[in-house]
Amino acid sequence: MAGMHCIALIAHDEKKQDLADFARAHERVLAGYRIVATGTTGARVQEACPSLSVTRLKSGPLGGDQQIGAMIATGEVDMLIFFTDPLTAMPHDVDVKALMRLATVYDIPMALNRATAEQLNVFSQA
Ligand SMILES: O=C(CO)COP(=O)(O)O
Repeated sequence: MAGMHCIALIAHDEKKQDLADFARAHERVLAGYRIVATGTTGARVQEACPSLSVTRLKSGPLGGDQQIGAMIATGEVDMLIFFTDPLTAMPHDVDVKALMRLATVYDIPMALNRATAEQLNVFSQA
């Protein structure tokens, strides 16, 4: 996709396996982008996809969501893949909401589950 350079990957704990599976399935596509991730998610993705170079930020509850939000605001992140857990209360829920808000403000593609991520054209083309 034109103008796409950097994809942010994040998953809540109950969804980290889903995201690791997604990343493995699309490792060759992801290799064409700069990949940034929150701390624990980044470790899981790096482990699942040794060929990728994953930039790991802070863990979500320690500010990682806000770091990615800031990168959206400065134009450094062009797409957000964020597999959220809607069944668990999070101490940093306000940070999660703030990140989703900025992705909407800056009108970047944002997939909150795997079904949506698979529909994004960068991932749906063979
Ligand atoms: O909490 C998160 C997003 O809200 C993700 O953080 P981790 O990847 O460090 O678990």
